[in-house]
Amino acid sequence: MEFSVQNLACRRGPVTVLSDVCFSVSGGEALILRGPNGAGKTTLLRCLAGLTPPVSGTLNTSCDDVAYAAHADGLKAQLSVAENLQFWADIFGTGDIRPAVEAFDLGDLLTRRAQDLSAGQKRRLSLSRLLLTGRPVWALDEPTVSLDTENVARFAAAVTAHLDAGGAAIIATHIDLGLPAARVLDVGQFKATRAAAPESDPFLDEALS
Ligand SMILES: Nc1ncnc2c1ncn2[C@@H]1O[C@H](COP(=O)(O)OP(=O)(O)OP(=O)(O)O)[C@@H](O)[C@H]1O
Repeated sequence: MEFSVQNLACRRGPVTVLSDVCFSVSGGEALILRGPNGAGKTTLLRCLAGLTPPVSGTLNTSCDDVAYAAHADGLKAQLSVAENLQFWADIFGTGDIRPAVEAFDLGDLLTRRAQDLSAGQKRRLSLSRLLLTGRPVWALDEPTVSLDTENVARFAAAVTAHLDAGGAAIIATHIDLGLPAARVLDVGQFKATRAAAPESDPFLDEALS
């Protein structure tokens, strides 16, 4: 499995934020996205996950191969932890929630409603969904926010197991995750020049014409 992008330009709203993005990640590899606030890490991850279509350029795999964990936890507040997990396992067709429960130590929380969890517990539940997607590429945006040291280690172990099983991970993070073999990509090098910004929005133009 190889995930690669060529000459990708990515936008947020009307602004082209990144241009000429090229990289590849093989199965078994993690790629860490670095760059200061506003560099475009979230913009790139959203593009890889298919939430914002690229302005130009190509991705060699379908966004259906990508499991995206955003800043927001995306939980169903009224459902219990077990119900959230079963919902996702059914959606992705993977069925068994036990790997997610074990990897993120959720056993004692299964009957608790998601809205009643602490911030770190919500994050663990949100991240555990990755194991239920069965998708080969994990695209993760600041995944360790709200996690304590022990749970950062749990998360790193889950990523390592995913890589060992042949998956890949692309992770925007400002902290050291303890993944010694991970490569680092500085997103700042792809900052688009003003000339790369679109002069008009093709979707809006079509809607108004
Ligand atoms: N809806 C929007 N419309 C226009 N510009 C936006 C929009 N959302 C974000 N931006 C801008 O796009 C740029 C890239 O933002 P992005 O969130 O990708 O950065 P980031 O590297 O993830 O930052 P951080 O480390 O702070 O999370 C920033 O300059 C931001 O202000």
